[in-house]
Amino acid sequence: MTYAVKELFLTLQGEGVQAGRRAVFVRFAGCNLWSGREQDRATAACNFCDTDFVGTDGDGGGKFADAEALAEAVEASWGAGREARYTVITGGEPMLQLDTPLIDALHARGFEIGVESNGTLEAPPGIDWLCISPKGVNVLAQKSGDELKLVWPQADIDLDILERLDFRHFLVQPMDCADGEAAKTAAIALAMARPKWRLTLQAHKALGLR
Ligand SMILES: C[S@@+](CC[C@H](N)C(=O)[O-])C[C@H]1O[C@@H](n2cnc3c(N)ncnc32)[C@H](O)[C@@H]1O
Ligand SMILES: Nc1nc2[nH]cc(C(=O)O)c2c(=O)[nH]1
Ligand code: SF4
Ligand SMILES: [Mg+2]
Repeated sequence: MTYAVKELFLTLQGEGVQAGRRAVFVRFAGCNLWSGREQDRATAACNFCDTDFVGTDGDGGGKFADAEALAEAVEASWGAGREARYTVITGGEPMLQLDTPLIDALHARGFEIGVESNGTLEAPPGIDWLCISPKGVNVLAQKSGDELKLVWPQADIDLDILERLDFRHFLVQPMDCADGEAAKTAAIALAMARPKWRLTLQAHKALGLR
């Protein structure tokens, strides 16, 4: 199939347990919880998104004819070395496009694959590091993974239910929003009240990375 990619870039993973790791980010276009248009934000199923995922016009973005073409672009962005190759597939919502041919093509080039998803769509097999980030009332179809990363504060979240899901790590990430200081305070309070949760910060934003 063809893949619509907003942008593709080399950076350090800024969030979660893999923070600090060199990674090629593939940001797929489109999301099932928001159109990406500001005029729809207030009524969207996810309304705090910090990302432009509309279209294919970003750096390194475009329409890729097949899995080989996209994996080739990921490899070109990484460069020659084969050590610790890592790619993070995000979006938008990556589960709308990520499929077995792409996973296989990336693995064939020696990449470990991380994925950032809202969890409303089931993940295909073969992902090496799966991060699920729940969004309010939207029902989770994917209830297991490596890390559950909760942006906080958020309405309509039941922490007791989330804590029973099958994840190795439970992370709380302050919401980047108008009152960011209040969000940090709330996230710290959650981690202090519930030791199962660890605070994670968006390091790339603090460091001026993409
Ligand atoms: C832009 S989303 C794309 C992947 C997927 N759609 C998702 O929501 O998980 C990437 C990550 O950024 C987080 N995120 C989005 N908006 C944020 C914000 N305003 N503050 C903090 N994290 C945010 C998401 O929860 C997710 O973990
Ligand atoms: N450096 C960096 N790390 C990230 N981790 C998750 C991101 C995302 O937007 O999915 C992201 C991002 O956009 N940049
Ligand atoms: S689900 Fe992810 S990509 Fe979609 S609007 Fe929410 S944060 Fe943004
Ligand atoms: Mg981001």
